[in-house]
Amino acid sequence: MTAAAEPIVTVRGLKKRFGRTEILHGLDFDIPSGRIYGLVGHNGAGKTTTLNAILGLTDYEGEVKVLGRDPYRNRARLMEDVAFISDVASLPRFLKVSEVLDLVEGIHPKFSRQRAMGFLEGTDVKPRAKVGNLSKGMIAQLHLAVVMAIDARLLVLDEPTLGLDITYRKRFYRRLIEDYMTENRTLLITTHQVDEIEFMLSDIIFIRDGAIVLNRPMEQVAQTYAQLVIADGDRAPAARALGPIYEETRFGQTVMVFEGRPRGQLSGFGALSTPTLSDLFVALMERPSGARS
Ligand SMILES: Nc1ncnc2c1ncn2[C@@H]1O[C@H](COP(=O)(O)OP(=O)(O)OP(=O)(O)O)[C@@H](O)[C@H]1O
Repeated sequence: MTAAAEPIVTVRGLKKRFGRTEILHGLDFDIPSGRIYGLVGHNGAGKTTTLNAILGLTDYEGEVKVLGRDPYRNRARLMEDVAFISDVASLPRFLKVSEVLDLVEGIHPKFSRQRAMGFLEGTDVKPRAKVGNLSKGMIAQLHLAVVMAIDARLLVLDEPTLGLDITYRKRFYRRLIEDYMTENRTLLITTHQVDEIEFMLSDIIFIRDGAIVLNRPMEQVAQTYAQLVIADGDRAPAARALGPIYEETRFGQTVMVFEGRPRGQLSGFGALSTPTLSDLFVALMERPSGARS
């Protein structure tokens, strides 16, 4: 493997305990450069703990490498190449916007004030405004502008749009894709609003109770999983005999999700499509544990 092809993040056997409780049970995954990974799971599944391990904010068992370094031991050095927004992160409320930019300029060698100002142009976030007087959506915009103005190789976003309305959320993600992502940058993002980020993901990881239940490029998701909507109830038993991994009734129709079943075998029963990530999430989360892909 050449140095250029090395993953940005490598995780092997990642375990985390809080006291006697094991929260992460040995995660393995890689994140190659230029990809946009979504990390999705229920409340308490272990997403933030995983991100914290990658960011060097918590100790752990197993091996984590970010840009070839152990994040816990090399956090300060790593932060030159890694940026993050987390749901608990907040900007100092007593500072003016321009003073926030001064602060970041003073501490981050790869921050471009000019770029940050460019991102804020056309928004309601004015340099003289106090952070404490901005709305939640405006603070998120400021936060995003600051982070996007850091020339980082890896950007980690933990529920970045929490509490924002739909317009701000959409704008947030559009900006990220249009103004930030290049093949030299890599994005790892968690959110519960998975359908809102589906369009931009290259890869998806589902985590359930501290274990990975799905880790696939998005194009493989479309190849592997199919959703069948059966309007004619008489056809359901024959379709059921093909072994759906999930079934529910929606508005009087039977909805089934299949894994690895050629679409040619299913098309005669009803309408076929690729499940949305939220439908797939429900299907895989309800599956008995042990039956993992
Ligand atoms: N500092 C801590 N001490 C003890 N337990 C913790 C600590 N931090 C997290 N946990 C526990 O670890 C588990 C995973 O938490 P984590 O925050 O990683 O989940 P999450 O998937 O990010 O959830 P959410 O979607 O609700 O943010 C939870 O059961 C949580 O209670």
